[in-house]
Amino acid sequence: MKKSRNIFESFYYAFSGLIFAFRTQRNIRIHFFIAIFVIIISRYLKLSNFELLAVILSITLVITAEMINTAIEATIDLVTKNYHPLARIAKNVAAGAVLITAINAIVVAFFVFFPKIQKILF
Ligand SMILES: Nc1ncnc2c1ncn2[C@@H]1O[C@H](COP(=O)(O)OP(=O)(O)OP(=O)(O)O)[C@@H](O)[C@H]1O
Repeated sequence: MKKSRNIFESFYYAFSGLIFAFRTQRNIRIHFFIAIFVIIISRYLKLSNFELLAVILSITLVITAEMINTAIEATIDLVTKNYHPLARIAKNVAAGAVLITAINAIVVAFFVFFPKIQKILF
């Protein structure tokens, strides 16, 4: 097995993983474009630093969870192509983790954006 030689090589591998996830995972692309949209909206709604921090943290959590989910799926598929109850558990639990981060993002979006949109509309 080849070992990373320096920090730049390690960054290269990490970046390759990021590109792979973006290219192959539809959900990650969707989250990425939603994140861009949310950040643009955030600028117009003049979020406080803490509100912006909560939004950025939520986006980071969702995309990170999606990537870990992708890594777990790839590992399971490497170990077995056949049906296995443990493979099902591992994939379902990883998907569950993504779901939790998505629910968190919705809750944060509700608390941050709802009062501001309400102010504009009423
Ligand atoms: N080898 C396996 N053994 C048992 N169940 C499996 C196996 N592979 C997948 N599953 C079940 O099928 C579900 C979907 O698995 P799959 O690998 O297709 O993920 P996916 O739907 O492509 O996920 P994503 O959309 O996040 O990429 C899993 O959550 C799991 O319940």
